[in-house]
Amino acid sequence: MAEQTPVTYRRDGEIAFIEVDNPPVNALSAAVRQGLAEAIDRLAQDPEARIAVLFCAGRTFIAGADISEFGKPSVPPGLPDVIAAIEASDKPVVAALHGTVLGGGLEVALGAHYRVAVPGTRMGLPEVTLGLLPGAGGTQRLPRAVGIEAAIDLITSGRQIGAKEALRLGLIDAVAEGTNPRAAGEAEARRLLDQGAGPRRLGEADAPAADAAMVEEWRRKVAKSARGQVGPMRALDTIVEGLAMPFAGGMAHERRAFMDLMQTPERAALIHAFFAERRAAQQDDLTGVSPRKLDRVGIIGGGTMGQGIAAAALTAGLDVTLVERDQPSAGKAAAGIGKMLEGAVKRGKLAPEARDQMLSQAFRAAAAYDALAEVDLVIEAVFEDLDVKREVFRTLDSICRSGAVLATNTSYLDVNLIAQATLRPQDVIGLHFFSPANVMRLLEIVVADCTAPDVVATAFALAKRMGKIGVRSGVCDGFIGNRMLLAYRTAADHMVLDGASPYDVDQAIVGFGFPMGPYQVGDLAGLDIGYATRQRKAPTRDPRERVPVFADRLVEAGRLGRKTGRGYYIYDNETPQGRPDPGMAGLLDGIRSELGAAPRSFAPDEIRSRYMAAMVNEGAKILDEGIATRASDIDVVLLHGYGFPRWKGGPMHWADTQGLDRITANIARFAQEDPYFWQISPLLARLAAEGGKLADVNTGKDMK
Ligand SMILES: C/C=C/C(=O)SCCNC(=O)CCNC(=O)[C@H](O)C(C)(C)COP(=O)(O)OP(=O)(O)OC[C@H]1O[C@@H](n2cnc3c(N)ncnc32)[C@H](O)[C@@H]1OP(=O)(O)O
Repeated sequence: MAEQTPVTYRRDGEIAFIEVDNPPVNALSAAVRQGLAEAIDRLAQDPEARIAVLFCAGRTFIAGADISEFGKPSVPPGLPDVIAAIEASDKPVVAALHGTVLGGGLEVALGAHYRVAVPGTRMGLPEVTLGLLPGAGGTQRLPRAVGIEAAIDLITSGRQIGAKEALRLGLIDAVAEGTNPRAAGEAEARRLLDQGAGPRRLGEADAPAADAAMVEEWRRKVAKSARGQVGPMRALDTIVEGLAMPFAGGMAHERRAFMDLMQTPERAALIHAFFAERRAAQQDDLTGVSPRKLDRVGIIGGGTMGQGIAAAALTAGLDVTLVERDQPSAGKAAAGIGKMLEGAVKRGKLAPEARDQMLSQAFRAAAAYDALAEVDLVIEAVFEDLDVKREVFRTLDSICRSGAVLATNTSYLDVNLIAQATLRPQDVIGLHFFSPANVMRLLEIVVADCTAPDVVATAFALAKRMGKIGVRSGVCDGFIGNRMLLAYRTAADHMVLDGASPYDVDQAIVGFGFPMGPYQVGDLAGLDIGYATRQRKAPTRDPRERVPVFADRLVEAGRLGRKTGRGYYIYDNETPQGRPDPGMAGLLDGIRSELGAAPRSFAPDEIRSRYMAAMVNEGAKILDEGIATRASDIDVVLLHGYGFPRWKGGPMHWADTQGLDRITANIARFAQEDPYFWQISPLLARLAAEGGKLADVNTGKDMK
């Protein structure tokens, strides 16, 4: 075998070592599949070899099929054939696992005869998260290893399990003591040689019998959690139907289902989301730019947001100093952070010792800005008021060391005006965290006019370190996410003014796949927030803008949403999740007649097309203005900050799949009623006319 192939075969005495080395995650590219097939051939022909150890170089065992090959013509050998060859080997094959053994990687391991994992190994079949099902024997071999119910659970959820749970379920034979997979595999191979063990093939094991009631129960669970996605239910059916057939029939059945799912828009959208999340960090203008030093973080403001940011920073291993206005407030914030970390301990995400160490050694809460003199990066999370924030930045300018990054967590204020309050605007950037900041993965990185490239690089490094997805945004009111939100929220409000009930709107939007509709979200967030923004903007409002009078009336009547038990919905002991208010129709009719509007009804499809058209149109404007670098960044913001259904890929991907000409035709129709709101994005109009796609637009920062 040539040296440069990603799979090598080496023998040491009686043991053959088959090593996969295909960075970064040893994905099963065509070359890896070919290399594995050749190595198994060589094992058969090597008279000295009595057993083989299959292991991987680098950070992980095979993490799955090569996703970038999906949707392209397939190159032989196919993965099921390679795995069949491993399983058919007359000499035992031991898979030695480390890192993240996922998808096709776990299927390779299930084709091997024995499995040993080093501590810390994670295993799973995440195909449903990509709109697929395991297509190389996972639905047929996994149940034969762990039983049908555990297999249904793992396959329909895509969840990963650790080595201990895998051992308990019977997925692996042993957890090794050391961390070196080659050594772990060798020890297991020697033990098997001593025992004179032969191959043990899951493909020859009896299929477990399916209990009809258990399957029915799972069907109900999956229907609920899948929320309209086809993959998880198809996976469940494929497991059960395949197990009722002989092994070869089950395998063929699985392959057909896999190929069917490969053709679905759901699969294309989910894989788009996977790559979009990773592409967001690529910034062409930052090539070769190193981030600044980032060990010590300061946070100003110990409210919910400041606490969440502090908890996330501590969990990322950063040293955190939080400043509040006085000692009692600082103490309250510290207690809140302790509670958040306790929650992470309870969820098994953080060891209690690590939590104690963070709080005692890496965290301090102070009541004076001087404590921030030596930090590397400060995040201001105080009250959302421009004058207040500018004052904070003036103070930071006088206190922080030279070269410190000064960040504001504003969600819509002008970061340029905040930067200008300092004598070092090049060090100022926006870091818009989403609440709860210790949970939500999105971070909008708002780059102001003077922000230095190494400050932007530092912000991306911070996002990575915190396990967040950083998305670059330019400065505009609301940045990417809240600007989009305002647009589609406004479209919804106009429908309510024109005759739709908030409940119709919410239902239609939940029907699209969002977890909640806009009025449910409003009640959750508190209706006073939008009210305050409308009051602030009222003096400069364009007279053509339609005001959601009903929203103002609710707030003026003390109905602020969940926190007051009433908003658009009524929340009480019987219906803590909220129920429609029977008085809402009367309230709305009264307002419509005051405004002289003739109410009409809106079908769910029309609600969705207006809501989505507003979202896509605003997204196209954001892209055209260069506020977002690329369409997929906008998708990532909506997926991770606003509940957009992942299996539809995000609004820009969705728009491309619908056809931009259809969307622009809708906008033109809506504009006949309200030309002020429905001003079409010139970019969208041009792309629709040319048959182009939003996905192909690049605003120039990333030319990859
Ligand atoms: C019939 C069989 C079907 C299947 O097997 S379906 C595939 C099943 N497997 C998966 O779904 C695994 C997907 N990958 C992951 O979940 C994560 O990745 C890992 C846990 C393996 C590693 O995570 P982290 O360490 O955070 O690295 P990172 O930034 O996610 O990935 C590093 C680079 O590796 C590329 N990559 C990861 N997995 C695959 C893959 N399966 N096929 C092709 N490329 C992959 C990424 O895009 C990225 O690349 P860039 O550095 O250029 O951004």
